[in-house]
Amino acid sequence: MSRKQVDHDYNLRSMSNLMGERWKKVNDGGERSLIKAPSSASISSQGASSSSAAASTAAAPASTSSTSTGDLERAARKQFQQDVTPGFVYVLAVFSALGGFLFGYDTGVISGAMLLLKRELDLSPLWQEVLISSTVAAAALSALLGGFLNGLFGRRVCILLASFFFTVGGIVLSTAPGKEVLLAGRLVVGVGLGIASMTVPVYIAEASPPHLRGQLVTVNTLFITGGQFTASLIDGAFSYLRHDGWRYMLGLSVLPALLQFLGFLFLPESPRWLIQRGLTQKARRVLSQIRGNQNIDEEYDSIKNSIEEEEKDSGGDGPVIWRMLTYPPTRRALLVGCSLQMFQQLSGINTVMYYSATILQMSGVRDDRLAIWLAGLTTLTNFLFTLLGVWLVERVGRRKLTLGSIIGTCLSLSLLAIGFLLSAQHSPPVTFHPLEPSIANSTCSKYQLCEPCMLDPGCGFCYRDNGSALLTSSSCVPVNKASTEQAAWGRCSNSSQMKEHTYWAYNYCPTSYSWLVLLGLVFYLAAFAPGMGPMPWTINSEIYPLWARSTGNACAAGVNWTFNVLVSLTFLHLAQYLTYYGAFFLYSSLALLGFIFIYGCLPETKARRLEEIEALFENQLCSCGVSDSDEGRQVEYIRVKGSNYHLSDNDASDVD
Ligand SMILES: O[C@H]1[C@H](O)[C@@H](O)[C@H](O)[C@@H](O)[C@H]1O
Repeated sequence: MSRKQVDHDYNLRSMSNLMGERWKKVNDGGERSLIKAPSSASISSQGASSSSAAASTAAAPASTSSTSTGDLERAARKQFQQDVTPGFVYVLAVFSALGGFLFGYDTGVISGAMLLLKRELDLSPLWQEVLISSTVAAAALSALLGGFLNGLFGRRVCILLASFFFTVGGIVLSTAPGKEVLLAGRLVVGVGLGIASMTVPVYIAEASPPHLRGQLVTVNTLFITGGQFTASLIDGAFSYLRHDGWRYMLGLSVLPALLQFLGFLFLPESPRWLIQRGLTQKARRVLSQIRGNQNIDEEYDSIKNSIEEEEKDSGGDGPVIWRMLTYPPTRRALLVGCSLQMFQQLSGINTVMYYSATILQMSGVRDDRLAIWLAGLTTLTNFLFTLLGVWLVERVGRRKLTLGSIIGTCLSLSLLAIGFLLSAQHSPPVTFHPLEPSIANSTCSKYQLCEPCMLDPGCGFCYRDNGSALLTSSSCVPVNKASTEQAAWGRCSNSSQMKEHTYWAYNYCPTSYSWLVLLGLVFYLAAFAPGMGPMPWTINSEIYPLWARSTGNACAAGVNWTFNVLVSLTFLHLAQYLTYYGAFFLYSSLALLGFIFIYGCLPETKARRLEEIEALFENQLCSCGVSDSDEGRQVEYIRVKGSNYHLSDNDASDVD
């Protein structure tokens, strides 16, 4: 078994068995070993931070003089803090996470750009849909291709390639003379997105020390949501520039893309990939560069041994995906990884984000521009709660965070659904039936309530509101095919010249239950963003053995993008057939299904070495719910004889 083998290469120290504090001094070349069990305080606050880990060395036994102990403690703590987290790993994580930023920016900016584009280029609804979904579809395909490229050329080349695509795509988009070139630009950006989305988490996970891995990979999702927030600000700012504003919106992504490209010309390849390719000297050099001044022998040997073991275990020849599917631990890991990504998208995040402007309009925000700015608040909330996830991931672990998040998501989706249900039940009636012009022959006039009227994509609700109650003259009229912002004819047909207190509602109904929907939206983001947003990416970056890592992440990212496009494309149809509350109840049930799956099938990977994690999938799938006790395992790294040592609670044999 690879894990057992690897454990020989590390000095595993028991934490639970070590009741007292131990202090070991080895006069071996003048270097010291500091070994002790962490105090309960350090366990609870550990959060894998280097400072708390160092603090666990803080108490010396009575036999040691307090002065020398204090000096040693201080020296150990200082060295520990420097050694455990060399700054270079942060530089590397931030430059990689620019890929996440571009992911968020390029997927987020298009909605604002589209408002201007459709007017300027006279885009039909079909073209609008094609321009929006082409990027996501291209990302789904290129994420799968990215697995192959990653294995062949390495993580660094793939990130360079992705930022190259982002740069070229951004230039093409900002200079596009027409919709065909725009489509080409969106496809190029999509290819970059797919490759970046699967490579960046893998690269960060492979370069990070285990106690920081979760946090640093989660930073990538923080950058995704940061990109989405920035995009909404840029959309808001440039929406005032009616002519060519979209060129700036789409083109600005070139800056972070170039920055990442230039940065990665100087950043190193993943040491794990180098070792796998037999480039051992280079791997050593890179590993010691990333680990600062630490001795990397132990870690290097551990990775090397486990790669050899994994290769033996992995069940022979054939394409990687075949080997993954025929080898039970990787098959289970793949199922868990892909399902997590699927449930992330089935929880409706992108629908909620996309729909937030409408939700805000339901709440009485009728000014388009204001709605755009307020939608920025949604992306900001998503960003801020992802930050909470970065803070929590090493404290509560992946499993609890994901479980808590998905159950909150499920409840808030129900709240949203109830809000929509009450709005539908108290839907304002159609009280005014204007005479249709002779050329028009619409079905809109048959609706008696706002609810069925707004669910019909061809109709909208034109009403008068004096601010306190709906006035009587509310009608259901056809929408203008060229712009959903106005009716085809009648009082609401000229958005700029509409009479005071006359409003056009497309896609929503004015309701007094909007506060409930708004509450559901905020609750949803607060629940989703810290866990279900980042954890699928973080967990996927760590659950596969090295030989299967790029393929596993490629499949999972492909599943994410595929469900992203499926959920976004089907939402309006779903709303038409099931109504809004039906659609949100459906998402809520899917989230509940996700909770059951995660409860049963997701093991805790916190603080385990990547090489150890394969063993978590050796048991039959979906037995995790019964082995929750395993979650309490704490792992701590202490510098001993200039090396990394691994403290674990299940091996006390080599303490002295
Ligand atoms: O993890 C991210 C994040 O939660 C984003 O907000 C969302 O738009 C993406 O689809 C998702 O993959």
